Amino acid sequence: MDTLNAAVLGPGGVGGLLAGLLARAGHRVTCLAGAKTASALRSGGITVNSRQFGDFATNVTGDTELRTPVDLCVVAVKATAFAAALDRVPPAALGDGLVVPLLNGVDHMAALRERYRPEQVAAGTITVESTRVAPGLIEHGSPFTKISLASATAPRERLEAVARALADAGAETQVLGDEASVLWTKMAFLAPMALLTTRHGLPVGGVRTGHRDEMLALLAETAAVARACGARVDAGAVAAMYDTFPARTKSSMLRDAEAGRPLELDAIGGALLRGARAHGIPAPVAERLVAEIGARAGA
Ligand SMILES: NC(=O)C1=CN([C@@H]2O[C@H](COP(=O)(O)OP(=O)(O)OC[C@H]3O[C@@H](n4cnc5c(N)ncnc54)[C@H](OP(=O)(O)O)[C@@H]3O)[C@@H](O)[C@H]2O)C=CC1
Ligand SMILES: CC(C)(CO)C(=O)C(=O)O
Repeated sequence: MDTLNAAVLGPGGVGGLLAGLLARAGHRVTCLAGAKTASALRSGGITVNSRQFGDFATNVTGDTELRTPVDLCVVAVKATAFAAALDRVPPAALGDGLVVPLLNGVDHMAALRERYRPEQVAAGTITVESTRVAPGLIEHGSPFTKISLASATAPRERLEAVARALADAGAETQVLGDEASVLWTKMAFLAPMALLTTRHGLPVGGVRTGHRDEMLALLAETAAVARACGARVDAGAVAAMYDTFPARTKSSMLRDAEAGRPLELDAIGGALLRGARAHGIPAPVAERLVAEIGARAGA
């Protein structure tokens, strides 16, 4: 396996875990973040405490901006910071690097293809629970790390090379043929988990036992929207996925709500409702939850 020159924009729960895994596997990793985080990573590297991989520490480079071309640029900022964060990756500095966003939601794809050449942009999703405790300190709580990649515009062999590197580093990675399916399959189970855990202030275990009827009704809506948007999902399979998460798993939206940070409500719930409206699919449970969470968050 060739050594990759990789950048990770947003070395938080997701980005920090991947930066740590790639660096541990011998790849050169530059983490792009604000000045304080970049400096902490330059001096202290990344420490990962992981239920799946054990505990390990790695050295990475930290910077506030990409300055030289890379093979791969993982984008792992929150949707709420996405537009500002992209300033740290000027198209000219990126060179021919493949851009792989792992944000939840779907709307970021168009923005990436406007800023970078479409043939260097892929869609990606990650299923994992990982939290940034402090700059460079990552708590990885799920016993799995699963990535799916697809691209309507980038050559498949580039995605396969990146998938091999990620898989060798420890993240189970698959390349699929259909970008809409990758993004909307994740949306089908993520949106209910994010909306229900945040609305009820409960981890996934509390939602799947205490709010099961509401969960199943919402899953039926999101699966219908996801299917209309191009994913091949069924609500029963998505419900079964919920049981694979440890009961104490919190969605990243719930963690943001608990910490008083801005929510990815528009990128997740908003995108879901836009998809429902575009295809004429009723989504009353999703409508209500988005409104209730928005009212609480003052959105
Ligand atoms: N956490 C999880 O388990 C999962 C998250 N996701 C999705 O992944 C994406 C990332 O989430 P997550 O890792 O939880 O987010 P975090 O909040 O943990 O990390 C975000 C990172 O982005 C950095 N950042 C913020 N603003 C900027 C900026 N302007 N320029 C550069 N870096 C910036 C932060 O740096 P700083 O240290 O400076 O604040 C932080 O390191 C989201 O879309 C989320 O929905 C998907 C699956 C699971
Ligand atoms: C639900 C989960 C943990 C699954 O990956 C997620 O994507 C998130 O909370 O952002």
